[in-house]
Amino acid sequence: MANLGGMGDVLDFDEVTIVRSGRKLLDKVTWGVDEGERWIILGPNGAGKTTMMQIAAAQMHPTSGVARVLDEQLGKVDVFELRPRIGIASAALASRIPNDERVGDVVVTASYGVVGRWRESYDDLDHGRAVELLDLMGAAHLVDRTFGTLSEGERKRVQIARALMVDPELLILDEPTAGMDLGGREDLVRRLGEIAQDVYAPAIVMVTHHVEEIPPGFTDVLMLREGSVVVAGQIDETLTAENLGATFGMPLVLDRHGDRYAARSAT
Ligand SMILES: Nc1ncnc2c1ncn2[C@@H]1O[C@H](COP(=O)(O)OP(=O)(O)OP(=O)(O)O)[C@@H](O)[C@H]1O
Repeated sequence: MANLGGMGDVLDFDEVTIVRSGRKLLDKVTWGVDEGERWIILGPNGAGKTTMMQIAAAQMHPTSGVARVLDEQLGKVDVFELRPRIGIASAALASRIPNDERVGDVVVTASYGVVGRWRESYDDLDHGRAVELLDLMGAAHLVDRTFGTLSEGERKRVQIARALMVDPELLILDEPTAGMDLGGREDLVRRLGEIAQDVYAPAIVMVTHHVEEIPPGFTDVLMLREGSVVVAGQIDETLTAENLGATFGMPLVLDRHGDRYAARSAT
């Protein structure tokens, strides 16, 4: 059920802790995402970013604390009903796509898990939509290729088209620009910026290591270090050299050029 006139919380983490092999991968993470927000998750290798996204995608339950996803509490909801409402692009999911699958089918099959859709003309409509989404990501020319023949950057674009195929209420992008050359990265950052600035787009959470990859139109940032939130809030106030330095454990200089950022060591 859509939440009409309610709080509209997309994600609501209350002291979420994940313990594996006696280690706290996440330690009392408290965080909220509302409709219309576009979040960046920044943090060094091993900080727990992907673990956070697995909870947000209803793929993992907290060891302790409460996680609500699209107004449903994990542990009390059928995750098989919840997952189709979430679009996710991640390296873990990409590795499960068969190499010999046609790109158009990679995108279209995302919708097969969605129940309750109008079945008539289902195939034609969905194939048309898949091509539109590939075009939105600059990958329409790849529609008849097999996934295994694509470059790293091309695979990322196809995965994002696939994540959008279910018309999700939450879009999760885990390092979407990793492995891309400069031109490819800039093109994808621009396209993600266009999605971020579309008022009809879902709430978005994007994980990255680099402030250079923050697309225009993103509203908020959460910085994570060793499983704990360093700081979270609106980008304009929160994305500072000081907060970045505390997150990455070194003095940093942060430059802003319009709606793009760049960081480097201060020493
Ligand atoms: N099942 C597990 N048992 C023990 N440790 C684990 C397990 N799964 C993940 N980890 C560890 O948890 C930490 C957080 O992992 P996670 O993948 O969430 O980090 P990340 O911030 O996404 O890192 P990266 O930027 O390198 O992708 C890492 O140190 C990882 O080795």
